[in-house]
Amino acid sequence: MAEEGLMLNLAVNPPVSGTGRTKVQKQFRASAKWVKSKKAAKRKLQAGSDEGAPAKRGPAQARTPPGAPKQPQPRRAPLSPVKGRGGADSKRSPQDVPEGGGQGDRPLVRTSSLFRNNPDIPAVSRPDVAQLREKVFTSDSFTDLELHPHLVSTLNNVLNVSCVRSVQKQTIPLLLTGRDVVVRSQTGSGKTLAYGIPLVQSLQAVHPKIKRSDGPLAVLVVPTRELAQQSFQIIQKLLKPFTWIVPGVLMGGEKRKSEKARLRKGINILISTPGRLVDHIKNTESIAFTAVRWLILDEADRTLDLGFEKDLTVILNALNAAGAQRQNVLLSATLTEGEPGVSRLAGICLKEPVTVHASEGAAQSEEARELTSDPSSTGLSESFTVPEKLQQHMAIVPSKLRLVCLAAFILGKCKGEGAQKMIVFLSSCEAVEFLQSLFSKVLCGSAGSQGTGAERPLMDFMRLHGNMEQEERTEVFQKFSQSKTGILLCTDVAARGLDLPRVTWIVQYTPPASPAEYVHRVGRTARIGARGNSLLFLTPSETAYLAVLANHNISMSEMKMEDILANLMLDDRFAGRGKWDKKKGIDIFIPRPVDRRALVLDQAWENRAQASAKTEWASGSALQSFLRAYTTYPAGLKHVFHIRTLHLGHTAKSFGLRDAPRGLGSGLGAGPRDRTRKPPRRDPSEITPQKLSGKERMANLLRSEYSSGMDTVDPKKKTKIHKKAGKLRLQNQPA
Ligand SMILES: Nc1ncnc2c1ncn2[C@@H]1O[C@H](COP(=O)(O)OP(=O)(O)OP(=O)(O)O)[C@@H](O)[C@H]1O
Repeated sequence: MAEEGLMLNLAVNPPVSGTGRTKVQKQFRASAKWVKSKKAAKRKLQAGSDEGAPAKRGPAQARTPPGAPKQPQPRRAPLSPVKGRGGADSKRSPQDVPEGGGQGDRPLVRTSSLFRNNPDIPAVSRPDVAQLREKVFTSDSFTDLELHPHLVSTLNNVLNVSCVRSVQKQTIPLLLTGRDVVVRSQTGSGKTLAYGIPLVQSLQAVHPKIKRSDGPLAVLVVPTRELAQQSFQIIQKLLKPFTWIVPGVLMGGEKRKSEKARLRKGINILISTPGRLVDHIKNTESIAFTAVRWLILDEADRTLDLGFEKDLTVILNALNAAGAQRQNVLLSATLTEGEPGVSRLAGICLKEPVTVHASEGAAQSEEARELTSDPSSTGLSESFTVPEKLQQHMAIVPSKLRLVCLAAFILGKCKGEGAQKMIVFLSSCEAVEFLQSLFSKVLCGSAGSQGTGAERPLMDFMRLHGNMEQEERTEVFQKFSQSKTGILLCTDVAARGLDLPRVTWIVQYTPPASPAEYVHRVGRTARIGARGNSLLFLTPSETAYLAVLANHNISMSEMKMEDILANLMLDDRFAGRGKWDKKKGIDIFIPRPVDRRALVLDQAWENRAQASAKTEWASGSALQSFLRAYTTYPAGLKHVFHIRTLHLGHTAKSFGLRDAPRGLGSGLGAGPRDRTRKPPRRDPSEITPQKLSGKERMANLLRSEYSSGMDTVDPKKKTKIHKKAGKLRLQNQPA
């Protein structure tokens, strides 16, 4: 790529006719007081008249007669990115530029360094990894399992399932014998019914019949509100013929008072998020666990994770104090023996557990394994299984180009391949808010678009994260779940357990904090034998993550950045207009049309970010929360994701900011090219509420994402916007 092509002059000003140029020059030559005329030209330029428009630096201008007063040079784009804010057009609204590149608008000359000074993209070869496979289907019928006939007909007619899945075939008989079971099988393989069917079968058989006033006989703990709702709906369906058994859900965001009332009336199968259950254990007198016979921890490794471990201890203590004999079930696609929480819990609360591990080639093969020697040993390997029909991809993209690449990818899929149902994972609530607003405005051209309806692809950007009001969260979850198309931008709140039908693509714009989370995120597609695709974005300095994933038997093919960017050619709204060389038929500054389109989009981000104080704050806040989340990668991944390897300026660009806001970088460490500098004086903890370790910061982040919703402080009030002298200040605000 020619360097001049990289030095963009995004000339979207209308072409100046020959006569116009001559007129301008004559005007200047005729004037003895050229300074005056310079001012006049400037005024005209600002007024946007053709006459006063900046002429191209043509030969006529270069040939200034000797002795003549120096002619005013037309306004020209500087060759380096404009530092700071407040250019002539910096406050233009986002719709002024992107669609159609702003042709016909007042003159606009911009520069961009999008393609300059990026790190080289390393060549990576696909690791030679034997992907584990898991048998999902069987031809067995539910009638073979000696279930209540009404339960079988409910499965067939209400849930529309007739054949038993492999994990169900192994788990249901074990649970019906009263054993404690640890279940690990791949995402979307049917684990919910694997515990739901034996639970309902055993409770409907209790004599005398269960009454509401008996209180909870089963407690099901799941990590997120959406999963709690989903599990509740499935249990509710299974209970259709057994109306005397009452299920109930407790989760953050609901009214505590009404939950208390429901608890008082009686709930027999209690489904809850850990935080909310703990709140009720502490504050609701009517909650009693004396009758509990089942404890089910779905997504057990997450429930045992940092943010929830204390909550789970409170729950276990409350259940143990009640003293009832209990059957315990742990389930997840990524339970491993290496997970400290899992083996601790297995040691404390499981009695002679049996492990169901469905991976072919895994140590336990397909058969359930009885664990007699060491009760804390679950025999679960570190190798993960992903669905067979999942096509996994990764793209190595330098920080500066990430945002434009994500947009190009989405445009390519939605415009080039038709309707898509896509989930994009991001690392913070603020980033979700920022991208949803930016993409809805710029890519959908929802306001002031110059594109025709036909040009606009069908794209509906939705958002889901832990800082949203519960009502809206539920609405979005249901809308996305039922829709055939749409793009859900979300945090890891949607990574686990959610059964969202027909998802075609999973995009991990920010890499997950562990290989296990990778498995759960990609597991939102290719469920129960369907096809699906995933794309993981990495920067050149993060490619070591591929080896980490390979250690867990995960490998993927590369999608080249150029191929992703090429998708921009599908959308003429971002064609822009450069400085055209008629003879050569090329743009003299940006020979490659795709680069010009990337730059038009990049410009649109910047304009959007600078459109108002609110959008500027939103971009800065998204950047800040991204950086904060970056510091929370666990110690074992610091060689891949370390805040010091991030180039702040480049990262800022991926949030539509021309420069990193002041005060942001000093505490975060220098970029790779700044290593020669002295270490920063300020402590990294300056960007966090207190001096916290990475582990604690991660716990905070998780807690905020999965909060019980019973916090006394209004989450909106937690976010204070301090704007002083136009500078962004760091906030003590949870991600
Ligand atoms: N026997 C069955 N026959 C047909 N479909 C089934 C059967 N069992 C479950 N399913 C369907 O498979 C899908 C995935 O099931 P489920 O959500 O329980 O998976 P999971 O293993 O819990 O996944 P994750 O690990 O992501 O939580 C659901 O839509 C469910 O209705």
